[in-house]
Amino acid sequence: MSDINDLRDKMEEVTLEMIKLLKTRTDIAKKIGEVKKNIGKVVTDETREENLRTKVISVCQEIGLDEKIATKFLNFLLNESIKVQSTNKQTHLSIFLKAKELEQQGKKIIHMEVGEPDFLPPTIVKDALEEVYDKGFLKYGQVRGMPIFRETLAKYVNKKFKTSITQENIIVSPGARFSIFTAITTLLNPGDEIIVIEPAWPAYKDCALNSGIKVRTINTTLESKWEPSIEQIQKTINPNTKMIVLNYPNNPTGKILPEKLQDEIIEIAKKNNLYVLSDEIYSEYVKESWKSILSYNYEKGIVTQSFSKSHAMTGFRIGYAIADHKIIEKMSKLQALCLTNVSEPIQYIAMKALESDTSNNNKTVQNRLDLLIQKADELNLDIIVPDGAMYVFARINKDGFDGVQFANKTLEKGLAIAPGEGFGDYKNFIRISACQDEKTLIEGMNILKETMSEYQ
Ligand SMILES: O=C(O)C(=O)C[C@]1(C(=O)O)C=C[C@@H](O)C=C1
Repeated sequence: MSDINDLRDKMEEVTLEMIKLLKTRTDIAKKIGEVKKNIGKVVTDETREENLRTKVISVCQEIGLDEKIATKFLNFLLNESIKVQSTNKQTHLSIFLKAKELEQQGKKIIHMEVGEPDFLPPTIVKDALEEVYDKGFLKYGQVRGMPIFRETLAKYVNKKFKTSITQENIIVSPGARFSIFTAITTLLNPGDEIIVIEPAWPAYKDCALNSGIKVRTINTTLESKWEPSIEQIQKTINPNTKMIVLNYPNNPTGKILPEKLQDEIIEIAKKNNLYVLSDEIYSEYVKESWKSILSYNYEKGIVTQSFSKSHAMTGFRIGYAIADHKIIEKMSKLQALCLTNVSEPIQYIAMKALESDTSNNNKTVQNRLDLLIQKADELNLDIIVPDGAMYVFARINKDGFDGVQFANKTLEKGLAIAPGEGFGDYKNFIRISACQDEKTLIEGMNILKETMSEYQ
């Protein structure tokens, strides 16, 4: 008995020592965070992390500790640092919220920061809004979505992508974002790693961080046409890696990967038994060909879709995920916990929206992108011509340029744009969205030009 008490005393001592060390480490992280802010450095430093990881593994070998556990523990520590350093991050969303506040005060703002189509949902949606009451889709329902809606979605997807999915492969969610959240949170465990190719929509990282999952960032550049190299991906994978996120057509770059590269990435994922979370919400907005991850028929693939962009139904908050039924099962458990089910009337309306022809939306956005490309060229901005989506991700070649500062300056002049920093280590970039009519876009680009002239 006294043996166990002695051991427990020692255990307690070690635990409390570790807690004190955690406090010391977090305080240092805060200080490093301040320095980074002052010198304009982004929070995550992959090289530094790799350095630490190598040292941790080497110590494990010396002392005989399981490397996998030690690196998971390191991931926990790194995430704690990232959390304390990540306060006040300025993204397209924070600019959008500021813009909304200015509008409340009566200021006119041109919204080129957000990916919200200015056109209306299909007119069939209006009729559906009226008829849903009598149709009786008004009650609590199945967590994964109404069977009739999932059945319709399965048919829609099968026709579009030549797949053979059933309603068992679908979960309806309040926007694609929620499916991304449930997929990351239920399929991965704290300490696991997820690969995110940047520039990227910030929610992938934020969802992972929120669930104690370590994000491994792969940085791509305009010079490499926003393509990750196979070597970069292979170098990042270790026994803790569980998922890779793909998002093509990409937000913010509009990039679609060359088919061969995409095939190779899927091969690597299969070899390493990784989940592939493919956010395909811009699939309706493509210039030429594009290959869905569904076409690989990979049992660890999860595709997220939404009505926000395809049907201009942002305010309805409705999307869905397609995956193996076992994955859907896991996601639905968390969904049940969080929200019972997605509003039945909204599901009915979305189901009706599927009957409409929305191909004109793509033409509209592509024409606007052509205009933005031409304007970007006139202003000497560096861009890669987007293959799809609804944005131009542009580098502004001015001394001391800072996208956050710039976005705040244009906002004062009535133009909201998204700073590149929200999408990763891209301080000298901005994202310009093509979600306004051509006259408004020209007006916006004129404000951009005027603000640029204030720089050397
Ligand atoms: O060295 C840094 O730059 C830190 O912010 C510290 C730290 C860490 O916790 O060790 C945190 C995040 C970085 O990605 C790398 C390392």
